[in-house]
Parts: sequence; structure tokens; C-alpha cells
Amino acid sequence: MANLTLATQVTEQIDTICQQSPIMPVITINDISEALPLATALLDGGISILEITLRTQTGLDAINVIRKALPEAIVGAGTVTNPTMLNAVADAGAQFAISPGLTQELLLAGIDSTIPLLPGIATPSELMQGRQLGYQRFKFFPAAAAGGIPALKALAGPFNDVQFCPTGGINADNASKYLALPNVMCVGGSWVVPSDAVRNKDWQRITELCKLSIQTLKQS
Ligand SMILES: O=C(O)C(=O)C[C@H](O)[C@H](O)COP(=O)(O)O
Repeated sequence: MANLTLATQVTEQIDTICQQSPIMPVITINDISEALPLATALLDGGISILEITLRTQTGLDAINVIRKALPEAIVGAGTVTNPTMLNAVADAGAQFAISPGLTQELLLAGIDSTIPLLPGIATPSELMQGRQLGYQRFKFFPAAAAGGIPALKALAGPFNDVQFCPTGGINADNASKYLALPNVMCVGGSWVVPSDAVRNKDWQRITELCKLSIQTLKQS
């Protein structure tokens, strides 16, 4: 029962974070000098939650640097696939963690962690593993490849207490259709952070993309 209480806290914390922005930008930092200008560009564009992936060695440092310099940002870590990584991102200052999938080990570590975990699922069985431990908020990954909007509509039937952050294949054209679903709390993706814009240090373009995406979501 103690686990369920803690898992309820995870749900509440994830809800509070996701209420800050309908878009969860998925960020990959190759060079630490990109971290602050990129995070600032997103904040200027109206997006205050960030998923910094651990796909690169720079991920952990980037989390640390952004947390120290930009207190208005809510900094999360992505690609957290095991308890060791979860501990490392919490130590680096991450305020939440996201995983593309789940394991029993990671789910248990997420319940004990000082930061909330948003585990990833692509199937009902994975969702049921998480739900058994009290999790009610999941990343739906890879969203488009795993069935997209029809899959989310189908999951709403048996799992009507669950909310998702679909990620993978979301873009400016389909984000509002995902967000219109009652079981979608926010959408994740890299479309507001194009790799060529980062490479060219075109921070203005990133800010404009964020503003445009938010504007489009508000209008629909
Ligand atoms: O790196 C991770 O931890 C992931 O879970 C994968 C990312 O969230 C998706 O690859 C983003 O998908 P796109 O928006 O289609 O680029």
C-alpha cells in the first residue's frame, strides 16, 4: 500500500509539471555550449519544460548547467532506462525523468526516487505492469509507429484513469489532434528543436517554432 501512496505522489508531480506546457521538447545536446542558448530559446518561445535526453555524454552536464543558470526552466531527463541513470539524473539536478520504456526495476526505483518518473509504454501489457505499481501517467512511445491516435483512443476504454504524453512522430501538423484526446496531457517531440537549427546556432528559429506551435495549439 505504501507503494501506491508514493505512486500517487508521482502522478501528482507529473501532472503539475505537464500542466506547465502542452509541449515537452525532446532535446539532444551535443556540445555543452549549446545548452544555455537552446534552453533560453525554448523559454523565450513559451516552453518551460525540457526533456534533455541522455543520448549524448553531454546530457548530464547540460541538465546541471541549465538547472543552475535558469531557475525558471523545469528540467527533465530523457532516455533514462535504468535505476543507475535515474539516480545520476536526480544527482545532476533533474526535476523529473522520462523513459522510452519500462522495466520492473526502473518502475520500483521511480517510486523510491526523489524525482518523479514518467515511464514509457507501447502496449496494454506494459501499461498494466506500470499500473500494477500505481503509475497512471506514461509516455506513449513510439507514438506514431505504435498506432498513434487510434491506439490512444483504444487505450482510453480499458484504462480510463491513465494519461499519456505521446512522443515519436509528433509534429506541428498533428500535435493538436493528439492534444484533443481526453487521455493526452501533453505531447513530446523534437520538432521544435530541429538539429540543423541547433548546429547553426539558429536560436531565433527555435523560439519562433515554439511560438508558432503554441499558437497553433491555442487556435485549434
Ligand atoms: O530519446 C529518447 O529517450 C526517446 O524516448 C526518444 C524520443 O522521445 C523520440 O525519438 C522523439 O521523437 P521525434 O519527436 O519523432 O524525434
